[in-house]
Amino acid sequence: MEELDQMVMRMVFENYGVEKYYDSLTESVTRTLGFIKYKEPQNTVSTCNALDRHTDKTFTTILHQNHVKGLEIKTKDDQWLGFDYSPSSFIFLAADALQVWSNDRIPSCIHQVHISENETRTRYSFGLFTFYDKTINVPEELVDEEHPLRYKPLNIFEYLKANVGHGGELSIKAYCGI
Ligand SMILES: O=C(O)CCC(=O)C(=O)O
Ligand SMILES: [Fe+2]
Repeated sequence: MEELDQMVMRMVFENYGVEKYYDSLTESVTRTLGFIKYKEPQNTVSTCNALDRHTDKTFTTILHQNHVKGLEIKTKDDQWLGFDYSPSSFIFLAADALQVWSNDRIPSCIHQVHISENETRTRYSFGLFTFYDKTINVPEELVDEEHPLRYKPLNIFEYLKANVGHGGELSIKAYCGI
């Protein structure tokens, strides 16, 4: 999963012609692995929002799960799109710090977990959450007339700390948007 993250991020940096910044930004990285067990399904509720809509406060997130689907992604036209994992697939999510780095070119993915009323099995999922330790600055190449600078430099751990005081509801725009 780590290699997948590195490969995708290298492609993103190359795509924007700023690969020269890749090594210095990513040289110090914190990755956490999460194994998530959802509540046992209860027949008393018709449908259950198992994880409320949110964006991840990481740079990127890679998720994997099998057996019990439920992940939904919000599209640009405000539709919720169910994501049906195959047991061998992973989903790569752009998160808040990547939105900052890209100066809003890559929006942080809004997602939630919604488990079907007919589901009787317990849902488990597995995630790789990636944070870069260095302060994240928008590359100057990604700032132009059409895309004026939209964020102040971001230290992702300070953002996480600030969120603790806001019950996790502090958005990246509110935290470091210009
Ligand atoms: O379980 C999932 O598929 C999503 C988990 C998730 O969004 C998260 O841990 O931030
Ligand atoms: Fe998430």
